Amino acid sequence: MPGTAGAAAAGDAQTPERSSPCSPSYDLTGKVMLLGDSGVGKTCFLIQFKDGAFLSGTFIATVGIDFRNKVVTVDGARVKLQIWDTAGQERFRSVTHAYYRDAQALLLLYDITNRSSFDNIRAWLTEIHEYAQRDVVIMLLGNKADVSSERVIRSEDGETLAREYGVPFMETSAKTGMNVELAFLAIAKELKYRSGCQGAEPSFQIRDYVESQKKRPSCCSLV
Ligand SMILES: Nc1nc2c(ncn2[C@@H]2O[C@H](COP(=O)(O)OP(=O)(O)OP(=O)(O)O)[C@@H](O)[C@H]2O)c(=O)[nH]1
Repeated sequence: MPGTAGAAAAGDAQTPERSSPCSPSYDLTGKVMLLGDSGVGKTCFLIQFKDGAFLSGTFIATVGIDFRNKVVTVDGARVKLQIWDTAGQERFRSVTHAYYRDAQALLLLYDITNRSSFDNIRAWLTEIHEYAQRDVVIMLLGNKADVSSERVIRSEDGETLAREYGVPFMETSAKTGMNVELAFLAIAKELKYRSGCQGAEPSFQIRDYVESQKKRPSCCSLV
């Protein structure tokens, strides 16, 4: 989905708000950024979450940055996620760096069929540590898990890298929707826990939550 360099483009036709925990119209708002190499599926991941649809066909690289809002309900609280879809192409990095510091959570994607997108994750994490808030929530996602015939990165390799950096990990598919909702719900739960808003679980651990939900049969709804 093409956006506009340095500006909030299509989005929801409104100016994104600064995050303010426990605001009146929502119990909580949080800013989430999608990061990763060009072509790993960030835009498709966001569209799948927002609209339940998959954009197939010609790949149109994002220009600059774009955003969408979606409200999710976790543990009885409405959490408004303001989700920023960044351009993976190198030439837009200086634009996207400016947005890192306001993000509460980062979803960092690689493509399980593309080795360089996985190899570049360390460089992405270095950038994150340079530009983002120190306590930003990070989740590593191995996308395009539906294309098993072209897999070049084993799931264990993703697990190992995530463990090294102490971040939750799962494989996802923006095409089938596998684990897409789970990724955002886990982030929403973590943001709620951190906000101290009423009703948050007293000792929520995002890595434990992701591991427990990954093991659940796909028939059963997320909790
Ligand atoms: N099979 C499959 N294809 C996917 C998946 N996610 C994305 N794609 C395809 O991968 C290509 C790139 O997807 P995008 O979502 O545009 O990638 P991006 O990361 O936003 O790319 P940039 O905007 O350049 O940063 C498109 O042709 C998509 O149809 C997935 O989970 N499975």
